[in-house]
Amino acid sequence: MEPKTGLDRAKRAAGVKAAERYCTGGMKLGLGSGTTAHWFVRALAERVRDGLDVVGVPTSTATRDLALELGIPLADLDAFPELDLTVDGADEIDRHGDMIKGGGACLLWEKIVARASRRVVIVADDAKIVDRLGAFPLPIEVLPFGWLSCRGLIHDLLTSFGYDDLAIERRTRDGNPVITDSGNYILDVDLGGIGNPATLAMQFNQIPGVIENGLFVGIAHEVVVGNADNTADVLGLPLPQLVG
Ligand SMILES: O=C[C@H](O)[C@H](O)[C@H](O)COP(=O)(O)O
Repeated sequence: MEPKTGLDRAKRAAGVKAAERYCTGGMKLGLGSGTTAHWFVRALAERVRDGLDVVGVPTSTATRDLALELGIPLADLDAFPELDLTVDGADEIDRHGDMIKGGGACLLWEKIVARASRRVVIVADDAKIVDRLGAFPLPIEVLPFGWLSCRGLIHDLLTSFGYDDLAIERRTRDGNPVITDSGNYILDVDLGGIGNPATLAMQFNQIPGVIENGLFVGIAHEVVVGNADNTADVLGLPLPQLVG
């Protein structure tokens, strides 16, 4: 598969760089989800075909299917509860490495796999890097049972923090609720800007019915930013100001 646009080339460059730089024989690897992480999975598969001996733990059924098709050996997280490394994408990442994830509804498995990993590398194009999180609507995964009550409690929490937006249930083009890999719904919350991601993340998860939220705080260790000219830059945290 070849990238079609400059943005695709940037995403591929990030994925290729991460596969080349971080993956070594014997590793247990968390395989992220989304278009950028899938370029990493394709690049990793090439290295596996060349003899690299790794085992992948996918963060979504979509990534599992792609990795299976490409011949990457897979395992459940329960077979390897501690992983060496996870490479994943992000919807937004700030200079501290805090992120919004879940644009593809994969946040729950992604957060579990990332937390099980000794190192987390994020692959992204530079449009994902922001000064302040929150322009991208924050995905929250909720249990279908009583989800309207849960949405009301989310609204109350947001109001108490000075936000006034109601969470919107994510739907497919057919108008049906989006169902996650764990059988839950996604609510997208348009916050505009998030002042204290760590506090908000903890508060969301106190609400009955909230399974997980898309704020990933203190999880990333490094960021690989791809460019349209097929190069990629490896950036430690905090990210340099010039990127923001
Ligand atoms: O649920 C999806 C994941 O969090 C993705 O990693 C995130 O949405 C970024 O995806 P993409 O690389 O396609 O922008």
